[in-house]
Amino acid sequence: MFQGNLQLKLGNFALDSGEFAFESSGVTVLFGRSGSGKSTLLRAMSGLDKQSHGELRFNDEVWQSGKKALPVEQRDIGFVFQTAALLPNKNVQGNLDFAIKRIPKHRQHGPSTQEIIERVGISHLLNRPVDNLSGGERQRVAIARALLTRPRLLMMDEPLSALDWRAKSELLLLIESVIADYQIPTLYITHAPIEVERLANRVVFMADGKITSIESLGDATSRIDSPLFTEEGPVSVLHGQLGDIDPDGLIAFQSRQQPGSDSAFTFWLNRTEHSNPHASGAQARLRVLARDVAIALHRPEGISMLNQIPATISQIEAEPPTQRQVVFLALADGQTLLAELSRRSVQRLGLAIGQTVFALVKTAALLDR
Ligand SMILES: Nc1ncnc2c1ncn2[C@@H]1O[C@H](COP(=O)(O)OP(=O)(O)OP(=O)(O)O)[C@@H](O)[C@H]1O
Repeated sequence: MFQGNLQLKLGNFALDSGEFAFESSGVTVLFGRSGSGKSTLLRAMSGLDKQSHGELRFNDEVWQSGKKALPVEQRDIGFVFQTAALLPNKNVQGNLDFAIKRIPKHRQHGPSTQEIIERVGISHLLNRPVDNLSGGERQRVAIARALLTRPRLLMMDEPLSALDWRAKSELLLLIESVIADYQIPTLYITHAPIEVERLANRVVFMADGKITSIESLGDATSRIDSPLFTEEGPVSVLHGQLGDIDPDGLIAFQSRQQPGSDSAFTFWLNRTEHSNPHASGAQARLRVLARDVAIALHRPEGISMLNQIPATISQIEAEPPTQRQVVFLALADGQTLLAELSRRSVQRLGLAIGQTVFALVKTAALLDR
């Protein structure tokens, strides 16, 4: 658990977080416009900035009380920033050794150095001078260096923003799996909603140096004014698990099964060249744009669309300024799927809260694998 209330003044900018409390497990994303104070909050939480004051507790430890702060070295944090500050006159191994030498005794446990190097995919880079590494390779080294310090907590400040799309997508997969495998609580700053959808357990929204709200990812994508929505409009992120790839080349994405009961719904997805044939049983997230969801009052016949998911309307809201209607659909396992329709369609179908309908999903993309 993180709990506190932090202040930090940098030039003309004042961070004044307000009281906050959130679970530390999993990934907490700090999200807000440029200049809203995300990096400043992260610095204040890390102890990197001696000017911070206020209160901060991490689980049962006091990290900040008034001006008194636990030194950053005693907080056991692994840092990854936008660009990896590597020592230029050393090769990759030299950079890692530099970090390893500084690990305090009480942190010399957990995965071995060799395991981390392999896990992060840099075994072949160890003898390379750091100056000729690509941006993605540099970030891998930075991630390995952070993990080698056996952190209790990771702080990542826009670790992907300086990379091209291919490196971004590879690194996102790596970060996601490393955090899950090593179970390290992570504070993660990004501007990119897709990274939030993919990684976040919860989102801390910031504006003008303050925390404006702290929401689970599900809640953050279940309000039509969500700052996570871009010009694509509202998006739902559904959690589920993958089934086998069937002979027609379709992959099943199923709701999380409760012991002893059948899956509440199944989406059929097209297999792509990136689909992992061995992912059956893996947890996954599915991204569905509200504008790709249509509604039928009865299960349609003679229609090519495979994904016809029974659901109950829980809410209908007008999306300003377009007056498009966002229909909130409660799926059988309690998750929410959003559908964006014209006002005319909503009136023509006579849609109302509590009504049982079928969500027809044109396309949906797996976020995880
Ligand atoms: N050392 C500093 N001295 C003076 N002002 C600073 C300093 N560091 C940051 N600021 C200012 O504080 C404000 C908040 O910066 P911060 O980096 O925390 O925002 P951010 O939300 O992380 O933004 P971005 O997404 O662009 O990185 C900005 O206006 C910035 O110019």
